[in-house]
Amino acid sequence: MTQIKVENATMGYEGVPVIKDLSFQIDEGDYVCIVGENGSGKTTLMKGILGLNPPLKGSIKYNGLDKNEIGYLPQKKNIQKDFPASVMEVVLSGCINRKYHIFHNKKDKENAIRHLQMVNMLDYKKHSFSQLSGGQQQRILLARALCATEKVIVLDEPVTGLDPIATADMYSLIKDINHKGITVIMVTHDINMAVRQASHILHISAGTEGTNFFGTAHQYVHSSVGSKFLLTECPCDVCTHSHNKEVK
Ligand SMILES: Nc1ncnc2c1ncn2[C@@H]1O[C@H](COP(=O)(O)OP(=O)(O)OP(=O)(O)O)[C@@H](O)[C@H]1O
Repeated sequence: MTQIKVENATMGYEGVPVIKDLSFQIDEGDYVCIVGENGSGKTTLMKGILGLNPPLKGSIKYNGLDKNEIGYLPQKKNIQKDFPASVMEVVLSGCINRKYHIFHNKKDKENAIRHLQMVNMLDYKKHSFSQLSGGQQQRILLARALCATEKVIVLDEPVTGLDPIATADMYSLIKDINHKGITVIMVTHDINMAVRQASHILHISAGTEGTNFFGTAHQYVHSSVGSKFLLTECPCDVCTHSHNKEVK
C-alpha cells in the first residue's frame, strides 16, 4: 500500500525553488534513503514530508496515515547535547501527539518504556540526557521519535558524529525497526551503507536543473547517477530485483 505520494513537487522557501518537479512514492514497509550533495535539498524535502514546509507546487499526499503520525529524528544540533532533562522526559516528549493532548497518560509512559527497551536504553531512564555519550543520546532520540509513530519514521543524518561502532549499532537498530514493519525514510551521506540497507534510493541532484533519481537500491547502483557516487559493487545476491517503480 502506498503511504506517501509526492507528485510533481517543487520545494523551496519564500517562492524560491530548491527542488523542482519531483515525483516518487513510498509504500508501507519501504526503507528509503535520500542521498545527494550538500545543499541539494534533502532536509527541505523532509520538512515537506513532515508537513512543516508544504510544496510551492505539486502535492504530497498521505494514505492511511496523518502527517502528525510521522516520527522524526532531526539533524543533530549541538544544543541538543545539553538538553536539561532526564532520559525518560526526553522520550516522553515524543509521545505528545500534537493534535490530542499535552499531558502524558499511562499509555504514553508504557510506550516510552517499550521504545527505551527497543533501543536497549531502559537502564538509563532516570539518567540525565546531557550526561550520555553521543551514541547513547542518538538512541534516546530514536526512542523519542518512535513514540510518535507506529507507521513511518523520518531520520535526518542520524549517525553524524558517531564513532564506527555506535554508527553500526544505530544502523542495526534502524534495520530492526524497519523489519518490525515501520517505514523508514532517512537522509544520509553514507551511500555505500544506503545501497546495502535501503530498499529504495532517492537521489536529489544539486541545482533545480539536475536529474533526480528514484528507484530500488539495485537500480541505483546500475544508474549513471549512482555509479558516479558509489565506490562499491552491487550488493545484491542476485541481480534480479523487479524494477517496478517509475523513475522520474
Ligand atoms: N529556512 C530556509 N530559508 C531559506 N533557504 C533555506 C532554508 N533552509 C535551507 N535553505 C536553503 O535550501 C537549500 C537546501 O538546503 P537543505 O538543508 O535542504 O540541503 P541538504 O541537502 O539537506 O544539505 P546538507 O547535505 O548539507 O545537509 C540550501 O541552499 C539552503 O541554503
